Amino acid sequence: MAELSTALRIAHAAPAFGIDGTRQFCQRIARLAVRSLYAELALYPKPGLVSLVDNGSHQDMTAATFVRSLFALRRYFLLITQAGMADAPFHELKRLGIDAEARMLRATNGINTHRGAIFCLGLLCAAIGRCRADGVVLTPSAIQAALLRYWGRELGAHSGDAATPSHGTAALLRYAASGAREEGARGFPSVFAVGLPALRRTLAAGRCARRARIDALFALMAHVSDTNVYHRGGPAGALAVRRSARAFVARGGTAAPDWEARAVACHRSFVAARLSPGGAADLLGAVCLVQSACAELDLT
Ligand SMILES: CC(C)(COP(=O)(O)OP(=O)(O)OC[C@H]1O[C@@H](n2cnc3c(N)ncnc32)[C@H](O)[C@@H]1O)[C@@H](O)C(=O)NCCC(=O)NCCS
Ligand SMILES: Nc1ncnc2c1ncn2[C@@H]1O[C@H](COP(=O)(O)OP(=O)(O)OP(=O)(O)O)[C@@H](O)[C@H]1O
Repeated sequence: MAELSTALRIAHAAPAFGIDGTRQFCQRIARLAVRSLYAELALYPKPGLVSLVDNGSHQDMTAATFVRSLFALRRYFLLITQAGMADAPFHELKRLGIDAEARMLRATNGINTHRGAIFCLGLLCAAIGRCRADGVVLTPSAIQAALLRYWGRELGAHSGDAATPSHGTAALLRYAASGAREEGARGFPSVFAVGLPALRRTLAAGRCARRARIDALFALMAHVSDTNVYHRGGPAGALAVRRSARAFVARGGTAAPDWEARAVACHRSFVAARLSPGGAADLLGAVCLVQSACAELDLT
């Protein structure tokens, strides 16, 4: 019933495309979201993070846990793109996010693999759906503007709601580490002003997608206030992550001839310290989504 009313709202919101065209569009965005998260998982070397090569600093999850979680999230990305297209109010997006978290936890036996990604990529899918309904050419700034225009006020209130106990809210209260909620409230500036430009600089210099993702990840690690890092390593861990990432970037990132050895050394040192920049990893997934959606989709 809820799905029928969403379908009718979509037909009303994007009449030029018809129900079939809009469903195809939303399916395509959902596929890009899953692919982007898989690209993040498959990337190596990623300091302290789970990849297809090893589990990094994590004992309770493997790449297989992430893949199971990704399968469980396919429908969520479709539904939230459709909801965005239909100009759904924030509480509807939130309900979809909460349901998706529950599905993720069922698929992983209670392990948190994609909480940040459900939030960040979900909202970006909704904003991309909104751009489509408005007939706006899909660019990074159009996506960010749609997110803030349609759901910015509620996102601001969401960031102020530290009542739900979580590692993120504990890091906020203890260390004033801002984390995912603040990122969302500001329209994910780390995605649009840090990760995406780093990815594009490397691609423009003629280097491959793998290197571009590594450069984007290190740029994000150097910049974000990552509550995963605060939770595991406190302020000293957060400083260590930022310093290592800045040193990698300062030597030219993947333009340096020894970049891979440096990234592997960084990975080993993070594993020894049990550090894991999960927030930066989530944001890298978001960067990949924005890049692929803007590059592959023609809204005309
Ligand atoms: C806002 C969320 C991410 C909760 O964040 P909170 O900081 O309270 O919790 P928690 O520590 O459990 O999760 C943080 C997640 O964000 C990621 N993260 C950490 N730091 C950052 C950062 N700086 N930027 C982006 N993501 C980050 C982590 O990898 C982790 O997955 C979200 O899970 C949430 O609100 N869930 C309830 C459902 C909902 O309201 N959804 C909103 C619409 S989709
Ligand atoms: N490749 C990845 N490897 C590890 N974490 C990742 C990866 N990609 C994204 N993440 C993010 O990192 C978070 C997992 O971190 P972590 O296990 O430290 O969190 P936690 O479950 O909140 O805490 P803990 O396991 O320490 O009790 C996930 O929510 C996910 O959003």
